Amino acid sequence: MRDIVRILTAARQLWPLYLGIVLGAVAIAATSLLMPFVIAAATDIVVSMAAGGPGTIASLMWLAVALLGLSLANSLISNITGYWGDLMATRLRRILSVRYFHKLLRLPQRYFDNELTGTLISRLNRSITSITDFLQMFANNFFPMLITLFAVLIITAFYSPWLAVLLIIIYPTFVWLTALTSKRWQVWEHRKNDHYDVAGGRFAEAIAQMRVVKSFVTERGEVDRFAAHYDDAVGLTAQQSSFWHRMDTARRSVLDVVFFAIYAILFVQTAQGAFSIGVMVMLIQLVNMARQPVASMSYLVDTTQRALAGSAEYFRVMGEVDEPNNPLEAEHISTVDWSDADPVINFDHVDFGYDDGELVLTDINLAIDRGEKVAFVGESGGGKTTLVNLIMRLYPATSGTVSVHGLSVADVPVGVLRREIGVVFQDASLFSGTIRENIAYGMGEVTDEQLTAAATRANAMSFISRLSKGFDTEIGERGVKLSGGQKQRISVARALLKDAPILVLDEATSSLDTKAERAVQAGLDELMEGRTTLIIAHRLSTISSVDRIVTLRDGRIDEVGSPAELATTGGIYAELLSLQASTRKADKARLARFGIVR
Ligand SMILES: Nc1ncnc2c1ncn2[C@@H]1O[C@H](COP(=O)(O)OP(=O)(O)OP(=O)(O)O)[C@@H](O)[C@H]1O
Repeated sequence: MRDIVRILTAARQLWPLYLGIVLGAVAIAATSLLMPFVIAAATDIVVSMAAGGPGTIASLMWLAVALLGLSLANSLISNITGYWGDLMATRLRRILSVRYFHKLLRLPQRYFDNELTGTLISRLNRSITSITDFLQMFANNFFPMLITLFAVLIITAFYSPWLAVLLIIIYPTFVWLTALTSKRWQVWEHRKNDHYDVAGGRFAEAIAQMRVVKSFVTERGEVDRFAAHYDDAVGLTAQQSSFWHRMDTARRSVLDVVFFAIYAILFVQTAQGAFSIGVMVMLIQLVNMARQPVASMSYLVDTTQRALAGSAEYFRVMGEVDEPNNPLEAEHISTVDWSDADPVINFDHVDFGYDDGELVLTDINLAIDRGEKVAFVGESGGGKTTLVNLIMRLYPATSGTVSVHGLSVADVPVGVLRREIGVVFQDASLFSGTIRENIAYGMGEVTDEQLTAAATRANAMSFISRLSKGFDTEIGERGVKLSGGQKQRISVARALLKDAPILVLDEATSSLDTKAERAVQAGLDELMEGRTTLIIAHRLSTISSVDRIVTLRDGRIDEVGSPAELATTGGIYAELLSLQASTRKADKARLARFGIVR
């Protein structure tokens, strides 16, 4: 329950709605409670008139009008409160969803390595839906019922303390019995949710990689795997629900016995003259009003349990540790005291391993000066990408220091650091939307002149100008409507517009044919002009003109030198050069191990 209170306090700006709903609930309860009194008065008049006693039709009509007035007021207030309840729930949904997204954007890359996108989405939806459903139910039904119940107890106690005692005993007993069953219910619920999360995660992955699914003809496997999770959830639900409903039948039977005693007391005491018929009718109505919440208790407990499970999940994500100095937290810091001196990038005795596991990089020492173009060559999985990840501080070094412009990357807000670095990823990594939006991604307002200039320099203008909608062409999810080379040129234009002094190229041309490669390479040459550039090499031809090549072996720097120097040392680069011309299968395989294409 603490988590629900935390959620309500977290969304404390909604207090006018909370207050309105509480006041509405009091008014709904008051109008409901007055009705049995009016009916009691009318019953007594009718009974009296039937026996030839005092009473007039006019007074009965006035009581009927009073009932009409109370009903109309009740409907009106219920609907106004219902409207506030809906408003509260959607505004709460907005607050919780935005905070969740805000939180995810603040988390380190590490977190996302261990979670599936679909799982994150499924968890967000479930936890927030369960919380808002609960509060909506609480506002619209449960809260007015709670107030009614409380008033019924007081009124009943006034007429018959025994009835009130019985009513008072029922509720805590019922809630206690329900809570006992709820523990086991929760265990099943968590197991079910795990299945939904895994299924949701895979669902999103399969949809995002539909081409792979289609090309490997794995549709049947994917749908079967998806269905299997839902089958498991159905199996778990069968056990969970059967247990719950067996317990509920037992609980309700106990309740029926208690209500049997209540009705018996009422009938007998009325017959013995303790109450008038009117009061008996009133008390029956009040007792029935008190019974209603118990009847819907299963639903209430069910919704509450889901909300508790949902809010626990929500706060588990909210409790994850943020990436230090992340852009959303350190937005106010837009610049730091960068040094103009060389080196621009420096690795000083850097070790790094993912997940506290084996070191991927060991004792890396490397200084890169302004304007230098440095290519990294090494076996696939040898740590080239990891090296540039450390510069962008996507991961913290295990030991040693990585510095950019003279400052340790650990001390610079990551947003400021990453603005200094332009990246062209191996897969172009575009978003759905227009070409314009993609080139201007992260740049705010961009004029057509700036767009055209960037696209022209990236060698992308030739194909953009042929499109009927030009920059406003929609490119589909991750740019599926463009060719590989076109996507790369858009991503080069995006990096050009960002105009960062340091550039990382996860050699983008590796998957392209020669013509497309040439088109992209022309853009890349423009992009590299005047920038300190790190190239994760996949083609020997493109790195023959760099200033230095760094080769990696077993997570350590093996050699550093100009292409001409390394061509003669007999090291990795020299070996790869010699293999390049070979047509032997073994040599081709060796090149592939280094991620080199020809
Ligand atoms: N996010 C991660 N979590 C755990 N291990 C990782 C992660 N990313 C990479 N690794 C591991 O770190 C090692 C280095 O990977 P890295 O991606 O840096 O290699 P690379 O040289 O860039 O390879 P390639 O040329 O094939 O892209 C590999 O053994 C890889 O399995």
